[in-house]
Amino acid sequence: MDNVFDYEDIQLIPAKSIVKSRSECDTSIAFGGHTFKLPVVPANMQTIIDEKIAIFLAENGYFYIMHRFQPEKRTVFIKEMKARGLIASISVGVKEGEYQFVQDLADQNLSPEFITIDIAHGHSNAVIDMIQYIKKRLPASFVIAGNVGTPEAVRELENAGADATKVGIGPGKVCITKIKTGFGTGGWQLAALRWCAKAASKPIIADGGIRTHGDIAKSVRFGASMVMVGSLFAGHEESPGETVEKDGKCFKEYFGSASEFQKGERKNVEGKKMFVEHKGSLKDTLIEMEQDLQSSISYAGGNKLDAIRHVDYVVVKNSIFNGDKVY
Ligand SMILES: NC(=O)C1=CN([C@@H]2O[C@H](COP(=O)(O)OP(=O)(O)OC[C@H]3O[C@@H](n4cnc5c(N)ncnc54)[C@H](OP(=O)(O)O)[C@@H]3O)[C@@H](O)[C@H]2O)C=CC1
Ligand SMILES: Nc1nc2c(ncn2[C@@H]2O[C@H](COP(=O)(O)O)[C@@H](O)[C@H]2O)c(=O)[nH]1
Repeated sequence: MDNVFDYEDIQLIPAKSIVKSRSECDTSIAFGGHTFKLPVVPANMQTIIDEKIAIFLAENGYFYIMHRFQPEKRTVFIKEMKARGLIASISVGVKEGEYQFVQDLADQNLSPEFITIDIAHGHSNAVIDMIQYIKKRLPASFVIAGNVGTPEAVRELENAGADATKVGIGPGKVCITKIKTGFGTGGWQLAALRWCAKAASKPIIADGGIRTHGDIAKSVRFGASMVMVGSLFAGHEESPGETVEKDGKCFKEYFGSASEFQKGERKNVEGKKMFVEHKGSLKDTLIEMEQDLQSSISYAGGNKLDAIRHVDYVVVKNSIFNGDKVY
């Protein structure tokens, strides 16, 4: 694998605009048999999404994936979403109890529209077995499997029956996998996405490393159908967790799903905790994201998201703006 690069190393090249206003540009995406307003999904992490946010997102046409860290609440959650006529989208792991959970859903004829298998190292027989188990018992559910970082992994999970794969090992803001293990796509996530997308025959979710709204457009350019975003969604009024005040400023916690704060113990820790400055309402961020993506589409010379997929780009190593802060 040569020519590696990451989000801050790439700039997309503008093409002649065909719209009179950016508001004409359509950011929607068809994914898993449904159409969503944005090709963006908040990370399935406990400090990013809860039931209330899931309902808000589903009611307003956004994709969501509920996390798996309160397993006992999942069946009630699915029932509640279905009772409201909303999409049910949950996560599972691969440990013993998860098989019984899937069987219980099948026994109750309770099929979530989306099931995400959420594991650090998704290129494994554990994930392949779970894909096959779900597909047999809940064939109507759209199965997302991850996380992976190679074309071989994408192909293997697709062949096992996954309907989409999630790419990104270690590029996350609260991720310490690279430091702790020496492995992953941290630092070259965008190149890894391109590598994987070329091998994929089904949709790909780019997961981790998104630091600006422009990175969403870059992910789409390099093959993502959907982009999973953690830190940019952390710290909102609606975000789960306490608001803490420090030196007159408000912050919210954002911790990794493999951190000791999530696990409750210091074993196989691959995540950390940080405090994110309070950002206002999630609704406003989603609107800004949509406007920025509309602008991206207009720079791509089109009026639909697909226009971005074909634009030229340049590699600008060590670019002036280096990624972490917009303001
Ligand atoms: N995207 C990313 O870069 C990463 C994301 N995470 C997130 O953290 C959460 C916890 O993940 P995870 O630890 O997988 O979940 P679990 O704790 O549920 O572990 C899943 C299973 O996979 C095994 N396992 C875990 N890591 C490996 C590995 N490297 N090789 C082989 N087997 C492994 C575990 O066994 P055992 O524990 O005994 O090894 C366990 O049986 C998830 O939400 C995940 O998405 C975590 C790290 C990286
Ligand atoms: N290596 C780890 N990765 C983690 C952990 N918890 C979550 N994640 C991944 O990060 C992304 C979000 O990335 P961001 O850059 O948008 O903040 C998330 O979707 C997971 O894939 C963890 O503890 N360790």
